[in-house]
Amino acid sequence: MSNHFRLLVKNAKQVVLICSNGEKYLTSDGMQHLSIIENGTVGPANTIKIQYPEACFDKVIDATGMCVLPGLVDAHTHPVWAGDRVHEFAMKLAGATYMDVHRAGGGIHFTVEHTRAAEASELLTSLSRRLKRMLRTGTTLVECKSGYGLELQTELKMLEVIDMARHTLPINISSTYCGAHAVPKGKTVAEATEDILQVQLPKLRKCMETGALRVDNIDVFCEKGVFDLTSTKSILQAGKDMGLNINFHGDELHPMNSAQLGAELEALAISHLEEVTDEGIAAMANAKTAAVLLPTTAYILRLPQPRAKDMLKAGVIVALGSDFNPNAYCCSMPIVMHLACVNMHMSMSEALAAATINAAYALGCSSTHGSLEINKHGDLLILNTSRWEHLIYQLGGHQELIRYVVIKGNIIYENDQTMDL
Ligand SMILES: N=CN[C@@H](CCC(=O)O)C(=O)O
Ligand SMILES: [Zn+2]
Repeated sequence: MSNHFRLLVKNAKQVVLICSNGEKYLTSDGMQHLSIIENGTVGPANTIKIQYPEACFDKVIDATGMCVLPGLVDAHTHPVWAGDRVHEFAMKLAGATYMDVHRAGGGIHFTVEHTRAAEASELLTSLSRRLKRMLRTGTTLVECKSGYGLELQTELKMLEVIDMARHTLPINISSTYCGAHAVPKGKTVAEATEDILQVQLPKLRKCMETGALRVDNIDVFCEKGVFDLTSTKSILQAGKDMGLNINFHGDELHPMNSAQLGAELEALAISHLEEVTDEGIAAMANAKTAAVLLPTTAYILRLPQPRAKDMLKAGVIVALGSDFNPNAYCCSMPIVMHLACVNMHMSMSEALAAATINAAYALGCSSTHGSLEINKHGDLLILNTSRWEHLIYQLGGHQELIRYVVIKGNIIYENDQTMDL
């Protein structure tokens, strides 16, 4: 065994492992009792000293008085786009609903127009800035969707930009094709579905086969007035046949039986679920389909909150995402966890499990990410505070609390402005 390691973090007040038996996800009670080592060195300090007396490390962090956590996982974002929608925020504050804005040609359509017109280089610059911002808030693995092209050329441009970011930035990325994010102007649902099945997916398959593109998941916005259940099913099934994980938007504004459909298709995850039914919850628990809950959406759009407690009680694998997009401009998983606790009544332990191991499960990555366990990536956060709960409790306080962000044992972000107030 090699004696040379990248990083030693020693003397931490708390090391939050999340789990320690190779669990792929946590449910119900498991989310209440996270695995935590007090006074540790990613393993109790004395044990490590005895086990590795000769080891040498490129870098040693003395974490006295600090907490170590796995890097956060953001299971749902739309970070590639041009043209912000601050004007629509004002409309919504004045009473317009999400669908009012969408039907009036704004919302996703506004972003599609600007994203189609943007150069790939411009999209990469703004994406990189957003991903770096996420990193500074503790996210080390993030799902990134296409979906502001709605035609082959722009969807590919977005996926290529995501791939470029994957190769140039340290943050881990799970990439999602979301060509069915809206029905493009001038097309019917049937025409849009046909274009995806006959034009976009076959080209995507070729790009994936030649290694020109890596795509991990397929997504559809299954919603009244967007993609109905039948078209959603055919698109998701076609994606699954190409080897993509199913991970889609469902039951957000209307009960669509998306949860039941996802369970039937063995989807890895379904996002939103503000309008999920009891039958949908039971089907997801049974199929081990993760529920990716997005507290920022319900907060900004003043929607009913997703029924996190009912899902947890039923044994659903509950995960969290920021839903970063021009409608919900939030990059911060600590803020997302805070909203999940206050608005969705989750405990802090449940929120942290949902933003680590379960979010990693929703992306098919929980054997490498989402907990501090042997043989995982070594993505972690070090907080300048003696109890990990401060990351959730101090609303918007993560800038002051996160001292280091580490990916694969390399320090990616170091913040000497931290203070434990
Ligand atoms: N609901 C659909 N998609 C996004 C919003 C995208 C947008 O408005 O640009 C969501 O997850 O909230
Ligand atoms: Zn979304």
